[in-house]
Amino acid sequence: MQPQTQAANPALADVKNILAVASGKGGVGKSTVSSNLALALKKIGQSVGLMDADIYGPSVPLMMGLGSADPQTAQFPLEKYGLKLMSMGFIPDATKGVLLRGPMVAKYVGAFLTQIPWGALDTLVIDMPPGTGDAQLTLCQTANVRGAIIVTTPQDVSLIDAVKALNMFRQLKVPVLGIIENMSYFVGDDGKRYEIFRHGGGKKLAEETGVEFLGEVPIDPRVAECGDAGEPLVHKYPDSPVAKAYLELAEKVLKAAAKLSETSELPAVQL
Ligand SMILES: Nc1ncnc2c1ncn2[C@@H]1O[C@H](COP(=O)(O)OP(=O)(O)OP(=O)(O)O)[C@@H](O)[C@H]1O
Repeated sequence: MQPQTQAANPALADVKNILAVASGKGGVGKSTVSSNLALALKKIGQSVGLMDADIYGPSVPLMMGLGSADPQTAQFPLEKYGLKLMSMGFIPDATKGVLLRGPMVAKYVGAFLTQIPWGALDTLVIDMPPGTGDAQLTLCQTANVRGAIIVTTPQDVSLIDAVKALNMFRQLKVPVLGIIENMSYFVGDDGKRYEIFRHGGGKKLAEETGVEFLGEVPIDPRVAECGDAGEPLVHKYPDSPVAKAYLELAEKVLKAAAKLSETSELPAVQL
């Protein structure tokens, strides 16, 4: 299958930038980063959509405080906090107790990209499923992804999988805009910085792989609290240090996207 141009796909014809947020490893905060980054981009003036491509384990409905919608009456994409949103979790009973084969997952991802009227958007953030498989391939073949953002935590176990994700995008000729290190450190009540999961892994990985280090997001219990309560931290606590970190990330991501780094030309890396 040849990659479609956005113009050839009416659903994405007016979407300027598609950014894929990926991790390789599950549980590093990819969906949290996708949601808060989308809100931070909105805060700095962009019109933004967020597509949850995690068909098996959609997180966006919980994080955005939305349940399933009646497909007969609902207008997809749904809207909340000024974002356009689509997720498998909005479709009633779609994944409950169902074993989905790879081609079905790819079919849903393809449908989200070609049948959901996204309208005019500056940026569509795609929360990629963990791993490197069918869904990721379909996504990069169906949409012109402007760039990928890799989320990692500082530990080796996460960094190794981040390299796999990075290599996958390079093989698919999708430029990697940069690496975000999530859960980098924790600031205690004593004001001291505690590096719970080691120090500087994301930055070192960025240096070794020749991609930009976009920044770090600290651990803050309110991140998880807000995610579970359906109101992401950037919306609920806009003046918090974590929200400020996301605003800086959003600016950097836009600059990197505008610069269109040449990283897709680099060879795959071995670590
Ligand atoms: N910076 C942070 N500080 C505190 N908690 C965080 C932070 N980032 C993420 N979390 C929490 O970590 C958990 C995992 O995050 P999330 O679901 O976003 O990960 P994920 O990589 O998308 O996982 P999966 O791929 O399995 O869906 C969530 O409970 C989330 O609230």
